[in-house]
Amino acid sequence: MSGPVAVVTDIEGTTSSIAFVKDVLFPFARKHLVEYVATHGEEPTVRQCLSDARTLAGEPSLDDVGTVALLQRWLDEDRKATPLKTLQGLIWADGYARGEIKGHVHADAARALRAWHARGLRLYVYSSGSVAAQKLIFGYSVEGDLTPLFSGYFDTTTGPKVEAASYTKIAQALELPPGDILFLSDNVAELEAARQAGLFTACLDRGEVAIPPGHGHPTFHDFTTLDPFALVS
Ligand SMILES: CSCCC(=O)C(=O)COP(=O)(O)O
Ligand SMILES: [Mg+2]
Repeated sequence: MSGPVAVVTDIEGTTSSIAFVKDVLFPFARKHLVEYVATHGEEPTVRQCLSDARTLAGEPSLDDVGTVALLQRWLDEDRKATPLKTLQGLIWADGYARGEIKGHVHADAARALRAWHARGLRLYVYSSGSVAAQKLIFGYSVEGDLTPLFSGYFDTTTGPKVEAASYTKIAQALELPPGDILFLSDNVAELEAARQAGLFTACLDRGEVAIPPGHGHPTFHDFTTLDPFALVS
């Protein structure tokens, strides 16, 4: 093996602060959810989200008001449910476009992603946030438009981030052996799943939340000292 070909990165807690997601993005979606469904509720994507949420909850007869209440509950619980994530992305799009939200990306992450891209690494995102939401946070970021750096995006439609099969699917989509890929995350369960699928892993511990010790994944406080070429060989 001659080093990594691709880096797949998580967003919340890895490239971007947990506080931004919890204190800015989620409250913005919660504040605008009722109004958004009232004004866009007849659009096919929104109808599909409402219907998928009812199916997921096992409550097929819920009306729209009840479904919105369900989605609000899921939002408060930080449920990584695809219909909720899709709706959040649609709501955030308005906020980014109006300049009310700017995507948080750590300066060290932006700097490293630019350097790795320049060295020829293929960069991908795998986040519970929808692909649309991923493009927004990086497209309207405080570090500028970072989307030209990325070759592709994966969300929960590929599968849960804590299941090895999701990483196998990503490797297949990238047309790479898993051993050519480095996965970055702040979530040990995600790192375990990626390692089980044969990917290299690195844990980002930015000190925002307590990450249980002893997990065995190479750990970094930020991207400054994280060299994919030293980790994958
Ligand atoms: C795409 S930014 C919003 C992130 C989000 O909704 C979320 O649930 C965070 O999940 P991640 O997999 O990036 O930790
Ligand atoms: Mg994360």
